[in-house]
Order: sequence, then C-alpha cells, then structure tokens
Amino acid sequence: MRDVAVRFGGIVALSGVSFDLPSQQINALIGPNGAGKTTLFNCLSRLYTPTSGDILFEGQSILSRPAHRIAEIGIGRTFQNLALFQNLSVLDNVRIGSHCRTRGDYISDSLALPWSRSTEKEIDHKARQIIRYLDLQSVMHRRVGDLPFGTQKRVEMARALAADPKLLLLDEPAAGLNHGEVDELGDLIKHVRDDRKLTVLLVEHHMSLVMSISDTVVALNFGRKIAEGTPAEVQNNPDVIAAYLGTDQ
Ligand SMILES: Nc1ncnc2c1ncn2[C@@H]1O[C@H](COP(=O)(O)OP(=O)(O)OP(=O)(O)O)[C@@H](O)[C@H]1O
Repeated sequence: MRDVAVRFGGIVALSGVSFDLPSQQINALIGPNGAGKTTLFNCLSRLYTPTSGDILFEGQSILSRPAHRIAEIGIGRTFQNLALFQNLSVLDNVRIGSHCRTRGDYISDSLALPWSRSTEKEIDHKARQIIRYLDLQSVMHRRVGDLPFGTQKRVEMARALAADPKLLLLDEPAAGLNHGEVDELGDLIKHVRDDRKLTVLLVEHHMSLVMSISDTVVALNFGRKIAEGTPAEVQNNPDVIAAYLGTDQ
C-alpha cells in the first residue's frame, strides 16, 4: 500500500496508509470499529478505488484492474458475512472458485467444445482436491445454506483456495465461531500458509487468534496507520492501547 487514501464524501475512511506485506507471512490488520479495515480490504480486492495513492502486487499497480480480474493475478478473499451461493452445493461453490483460473468462455462452454469439456474436468478435479484438503468431503453434495456457519466459513476458504491465490485476504474469519472452532481455524491458516506458500492478510477482532498466529500486525485508527510490527510490539504500543481503550494520548 503506498500512501492510500479513501474518502466517501466528507468521510475520510483511509488517509496516507502505507505498508508492505512480507511474502509467505501471516499479517493481521487490526483496529477499533470504523478504523478503515474493511475499506482497505475492499481496495485490495478492487471493490473500491482509492481516492489517491497506489497498491502494488508483485511490483505492479493493481488499480487499472477491475475486481473481477483480481483472482487471476493471485489475490483471493473471503467476506465477513460470507458470499457463498446458498442454494448451490459445496462442490459447485468451490468449482466456481477454480473457474477464474481457466480459459473458459461463454461460447465454447455453451457449445461444449472438446477443450471446454476438458477444462470442466480440470475444474471438477481441482475442486474435489481442495474439498478433501479442507476435510469437507462429507458435506460435498449438501446445499451450502443448510450447513452450520462454521462449516460455511470453511467452504468460503475452500472457494478462495480453489483459485490458487498467492495472497489470501481473510475478512474476520473467526467471527461467529466458538472457542474450539477458532483454535482449529488458527491451525488451518498456519497449515495452509506453510503448505501452499501463501501470504495471508487477515482482518480480525479476535485478539488471541491475531496474537497467536500473526508474524506481523498493522493497526489502524480513524483511517490512519498507528502501529506496525510483531504482535508483541503492537500489543504494547501506547497508541494502540489508547485506541482500544478510547483514551486520549
Ligand atoms: N461505502 C461507504 N460509504 C460511506 N462511508 C463509508 C463506506 N464504507 C465505510 N465508510 C465509513 O468509513 C469509515 C471506515 O469504515 P470501515 O468499515 O472500513 O471500518 P472497519 O475498521 O472495517 O470497521 P468494523 O470493524 O466495524 O468492520 C467509517 O467511518 C465508515 O462509516
């Protein structure tokens, strides 16, 4: 992020925010409600365009790229309130994730041209692999809307991973999960990072999860970066303590 600012009319949601995400590390973005975390995530996944500043991915600006072409360069995300197709099966949701990495187009798919059929096979194979990887085989053919929230979150992660991201953006992955599920999630994020050599950025309010799995933490308040460092450094930063306790420095 290079000096990124976002304004909505008179509201300054982000201002002068710069930081790097070290590759293959788990990075967390924290801050009180309204600090600008979701806005920043939406800029990274191109749902929002910054008012000023730039965002580079592997040295290239991503700002000329529309949101629907962000997965193909290796940026995947999950959403705070889930963005799954509730009426589709787990398998179909995950298949949609791997579709962006293929060369399918409407005409070849409609005519079921031979190479389009082999692409379909590839998509199916890939989706089943990811489903096994995230231990979702037993619910693979179930309608997503009928599954418990914790399982749906796992499906969303499977769908994001099916696109083979290099950078995985996780928007409040622990929200709505119980203690045991949060512990499992922490292990899963670490395992996925190690195994698939991913860079992770997570927005999270669950501080014990952030502190236990993150390599680096960036803290925002009122749209500005107020701290950056290891979890211990950020946790002990007076500006961060003040932001969370709501006291003036
Ligand atoms: N689309 C929008 N239009 C107008 N204002 C917005 C919009 N999105 C966010 N804001 C404002 O920008 C500021 C930052 O909001 P944002 O949702 O990014 O914070 P957050 O850190 O993600 O908060 P939370 O932890 O509650 O999700 C807030 O003042 C919010 O009201």
